[in-house]
Amino acid sequence: MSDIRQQALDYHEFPIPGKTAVCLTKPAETSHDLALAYSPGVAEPVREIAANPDNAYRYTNKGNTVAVITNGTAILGLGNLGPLASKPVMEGKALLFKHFANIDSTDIEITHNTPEEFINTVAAIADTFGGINLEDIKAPECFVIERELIARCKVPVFHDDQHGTAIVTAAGMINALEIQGKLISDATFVCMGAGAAAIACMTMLVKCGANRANIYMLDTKGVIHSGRTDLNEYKALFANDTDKRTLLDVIKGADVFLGLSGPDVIGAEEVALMADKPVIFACSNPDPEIKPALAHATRSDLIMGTGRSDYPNQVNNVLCFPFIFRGALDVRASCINDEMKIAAVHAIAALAKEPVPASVLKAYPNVSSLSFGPEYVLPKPMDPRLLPNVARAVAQAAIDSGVAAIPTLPQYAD
Ligand SMILES: NC(=O)C1=CN([C@@H]2O[C@H](COP(=O)(O)OP(=O)(O)OC[C@H]3O[C@@H](n4cnc5c(N)ncnc54)[C@H](OP(=O)(O)O)[C@@H]3O)[C@@H](O)[C@H]2O)C=CC1
Ligand SMILES: CC(=O)C(=O)O
Ligand SMILES: [Mg+2]
Repeated sequence: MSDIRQQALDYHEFPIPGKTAVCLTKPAETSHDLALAYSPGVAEPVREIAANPDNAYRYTNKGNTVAVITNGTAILGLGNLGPLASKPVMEGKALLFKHFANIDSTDIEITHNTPEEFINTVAAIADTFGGINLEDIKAPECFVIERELIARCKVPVFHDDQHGTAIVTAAGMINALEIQGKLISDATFVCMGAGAAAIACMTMLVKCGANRANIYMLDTKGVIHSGRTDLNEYKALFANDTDKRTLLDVIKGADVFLGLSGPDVIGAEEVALMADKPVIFACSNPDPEIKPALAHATRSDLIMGTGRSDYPNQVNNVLCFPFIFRGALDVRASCINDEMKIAAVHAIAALAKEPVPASVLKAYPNVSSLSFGPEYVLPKPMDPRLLPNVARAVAQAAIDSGVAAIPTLPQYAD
């Protein structure tokens, strides 16, 4: 077993299995404490909530709780390994919610037969929580699941693999293209993968100025083009009117390779064919579409990012989901709309241009300095400014776009 494999297994097993637990926020030492926490005292908030459901935010943990919900059909880039196998990833998301944004989170792994069963299950429990974070649900089912749940739930529903990934990718791409001296409107994109993350990322990049005609998306059958008859409605949105069919065809002269597919799908031969000063975000987890060492050995003018914590430029939705939910919960937003997502893109991108605090460098013992440039296009997840900067921008966007029940910004400690 490799060192990291055994370390990871030990980390998850000891001293107690798993990564999260429940803690109490009120005393439960005396009979008086119990008379308040349980019978008879608990009847009072029950009556208040029955009279006005908004009182759940006042008397329960609802307002600071997000459910991380999956069916395990697209666990990272590992594929459909089922609900139970996805639990370590979902507990991991809960750890990140708590550590980075002090949001209490519970993971829920659902076994189901049809999308309707999944939707009905989540809709039936959604009111327990302040928000629903859908995770690792494969395309195309994820699109209808999210759409239906947004329509049926009173709390924000957000498919992290779509929108969290899209927000972080767009922030990193805007910065990387700026460093490479390229305009997003002129850049040619090759997107490997046409699932949840890929469709959402390219949709967001179009909203940020990318030209749809300059996008080549590929799935396991090759280039998505207008002559294909096997495309679902989501892939069809990116069907390019082209006679190019393979990665080799489309990578020639491309400015960007965005990988949201699986491991080792692009090699040195293709990287060498890209335009001068290319950007490669190989975001598949845990194994990227190309190893950074191979890409860097092929050419020296590229900007390279991966989804992982152990390379420069971590393009990963961890930079978004804790903070976008923080902002949404703080103003009790009814949804997470486009205005809030775009605000998050710009807040994350802007932070990469600020000097980096010493506390961030301390978390990366092998890195001596960090400043805006090819090896630092995005802030690090440990950056304590992500919380105030992103949450504030998101909360303000929620207020401005009329979806916030609380119309005032909270005080965020800078
Ligand atoms: N860094 C980050 O923050 C994130 C990274 N990701 C990564 O993105 C990847 C996809 O996740 P997600 O969108 O949720 O999953 P989906 O199951 O929704 O989509 C997977 C897509 O990848 C395509 N694909 C898989 N293998 C290959 C291959 N060898 N060549 C070409 N296309 C391939 C599939 O093609 P087809 O349609 O033909 O089946 C499908 O379109 C995963 O590796 C995941 O780790 C996802 C979210 C966040
Ligand atoms: C990071 C993440 O959510 C994924 O790879 O699925
Ligand atoms: Mg995921």
